[in-house]
Amino acid sequence: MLQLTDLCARYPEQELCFTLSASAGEITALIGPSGAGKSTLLAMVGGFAAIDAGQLLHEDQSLLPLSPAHRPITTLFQDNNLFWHMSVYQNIAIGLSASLRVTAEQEAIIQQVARQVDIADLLDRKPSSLSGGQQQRVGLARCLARRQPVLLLDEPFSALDPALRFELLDLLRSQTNQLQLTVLLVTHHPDEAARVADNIAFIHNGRILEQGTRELLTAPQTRELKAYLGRGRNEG
Ligand SMILES: Nc1ncnc2c1ncn2[C@@H]1O[C@H](COP(=O)(O)OP(=O)(O)OP(=O)(O)O)[C@@H](O)[C@H]1O
Repeated sequence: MLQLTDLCARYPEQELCFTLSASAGEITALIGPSGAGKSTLLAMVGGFAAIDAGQLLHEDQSLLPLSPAHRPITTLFQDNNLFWHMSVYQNIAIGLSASLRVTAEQEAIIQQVARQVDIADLLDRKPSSLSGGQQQRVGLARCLARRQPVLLLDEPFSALDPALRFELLDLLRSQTNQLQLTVLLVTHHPDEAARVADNIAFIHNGRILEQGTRELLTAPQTRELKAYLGRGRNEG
């Protein structure tokens, strides 16, 4: 279980504070308007944003004293951080070993993950020769190979067309179940949340204003979520 309790970051313009629980095997989608604080929430969990107050626990251990590299977390961004001069294989291996020297066990993990995300026949290629969807598969493979229990995703598939987005989301869903990952997924697309999320948190002005199951999208309670979803006053 990943637990944020009044986890706050104070900036001159805005204070952001979040209380949220996420379980293994679950995808929690973070939705909300631009500037609401979705990416900052991920940065606070990942250790890339200073924390001013509150608690952050994973399996009852505080993550706050740990540097990003020592947290049980891996992050995938929209621009996947692939190295263009390296092969796909090396791009996955670098998630496990900065020197690219991998153990036999790590080698087996790389091969297994490559099969799972369907890039086993691309391992010798350079990312520049791959499609956007294939590149995001490589980024996801690198994250999965690290075998960290918490996966943070910041709009990872937004640049892809809808069919590809859904294909990769379905892959994320199956890997989340199989590896019992705890996933926080930032998305600008409520339809992505509707497709894969177990829980949805609607973030507004640095706070979680509503959270719940996918029903949140069909029966929004607050004026702000209704406005975000484009529901007119007469549509409920
Ligand atoms: N390093 C920082 N310095 C100052 N303010 C910051 C910093 N990081 C975040 N903020 C504040 O947090 C707010 C939320 O930003 P954030 O990028 O998390 O929003 P977002 O919901 O991810 O937006 P978008 O959907 O556009 O990516 C910003 O508007 C800003 O006020």
